[in-house]
Amino acid sequence: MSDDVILETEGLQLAYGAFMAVDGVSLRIRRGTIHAVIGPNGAGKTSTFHCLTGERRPTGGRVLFEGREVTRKPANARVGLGMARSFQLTSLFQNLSVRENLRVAAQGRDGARALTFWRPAESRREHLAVADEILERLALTARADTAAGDLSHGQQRVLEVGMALAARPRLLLLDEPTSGMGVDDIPVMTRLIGELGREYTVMLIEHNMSIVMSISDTITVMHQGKVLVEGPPEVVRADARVRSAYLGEAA
Ligand SMILES: Nc1ncnc2c1ncn2[C@@H]1O[C@H](COP(=O)(O)OP(=O)(O)OP(=O)(O)O)[C@@H](O)[C@H]1O
Repeated sequence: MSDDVILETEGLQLAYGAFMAVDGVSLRIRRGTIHAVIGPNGAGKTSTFHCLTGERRPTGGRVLFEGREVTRKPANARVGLGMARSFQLTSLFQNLSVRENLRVAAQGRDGARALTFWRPAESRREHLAVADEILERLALTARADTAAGDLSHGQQRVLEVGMALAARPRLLLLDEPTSGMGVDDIPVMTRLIGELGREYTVMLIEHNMSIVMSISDTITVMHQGKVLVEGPPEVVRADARVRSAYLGEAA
């Protein structure tokens, strides 16, 4: 695999019983790009995503991160290697401040080492420094001492992304980052993902087509468990097969 490719899947498969939700998907995500996976309902996007994060074990094929096979590695081991996914809303500590949420996430990155570390005060300072850096990145510094549960829904979604950044990943995996967001919050998240794309490699699943078209370098369109089309936004937008896959869904 060339250095240019940070994540690769080869013939990825995920079967639920006899049903193939992911049916031989080969992806190549280039370093330093924003790569979106889209497709009509039931196309297999979430199933693919879960095979990348380690939440599901593929029933066939391989997943390679920076050339290293991670197909059977559990989710936490993948985070340790540098691939982090955004947290789910339910994983935020609602009663803890925004800064504390990020500090705990930064501490989690150190894993068991954080618990046995012989310089607890120093490591706590390091984790707080990471938290403060991310707060700035997210434009949430003014809300640092607010309980996470008191943030607006949109800000909570932004914090979820921040929790993944606390793991200091090289690849950021985002599962529908704008789902459930109000129209006012969507531009904030879109801008954030666009900016993160300059520092990290971002792979996302996203339903909102205007976001996908505006920020992605590469788009993979899935349909019925397979890759239907892949390319830059203008190519995908113009492809008749993509239109008919979505129209089929509408029908
Ligand atoms: N745990 C499961 N058991 C059986 N079938 C499942 C399971 N999870 C998903 N499926 C099926 O696998 C197919 C792909 O689902 P998946 O959630 O990956 O699609 P998706 O592209 O993410 O869809 P959506 O856009 O609706 O979220 C669907 O037909 C779905 O019903």
